[in-house]
Amino acid sequence: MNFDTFVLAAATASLDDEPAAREHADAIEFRMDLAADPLPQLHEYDGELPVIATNRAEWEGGEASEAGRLDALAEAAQLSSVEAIDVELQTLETPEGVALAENARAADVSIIASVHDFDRTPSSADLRKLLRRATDHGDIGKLAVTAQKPRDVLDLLGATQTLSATGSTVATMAMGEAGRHSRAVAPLYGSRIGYAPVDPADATAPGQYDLATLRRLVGELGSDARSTV
Ligand SMILES: O=C1C[C@@](O)(C(=O)O)C[C@@H](O)[C@@H]1O
Repeated sequence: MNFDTFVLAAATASLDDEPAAREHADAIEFRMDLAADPLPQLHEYDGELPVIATNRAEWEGGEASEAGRLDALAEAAQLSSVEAIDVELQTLETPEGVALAENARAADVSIIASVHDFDRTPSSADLRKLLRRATDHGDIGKLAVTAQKPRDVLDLLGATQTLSATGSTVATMAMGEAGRHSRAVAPLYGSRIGYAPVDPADATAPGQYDLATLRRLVGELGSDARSTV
């Protein structure tokens, strides 16, 4: 998967959502850690949208325990429908994470190196450092933080703009109510992935818009490749 232009991912625990996501999404983010029978679902998948496979660790806000977590992601990366895998930066800084990324890349699968902070927004300097570390390990570096106040969103957008202006490929979003609007505007500052559930009841993070709404907002603001075609 290439992140030269903005990718809107429909985040879901069920690949049965794919037909409903097709109209608005560019990809499906399959949250293996939230899914029942994730590998059988992936093997049976015959949808049109490419899949980003995520198997989020418990220690990074997901539900996957460590046993078999990376093996499942490695198996997912061998499937032709899977075009990217999402791996926590902390994992990518271990030998197991390095091996997983190497094998995935050999199968032409992109690496999203991700960092989450479910409590707060780090300082501007730390946001930039985290994004740089993530882009060192991934084809795209992703940073999802929690905004408690408007200033937090400005800091995140500033880091996004700084990194993307120097040629780094990044994706950023501020979680929580105060950060919600960041999901619509971050693409204007260079963020290349947005996440949204098909149905708002199935949100995979605090403050997400539903898919149709995020597609419309990003399109209306003009940072969406789809709005120019
Ligand atoms: O890392 C992310 C970003 C996210 O947490 C969000 O805030 O939209 C949603 C997750 O499903 C995805 O893996």
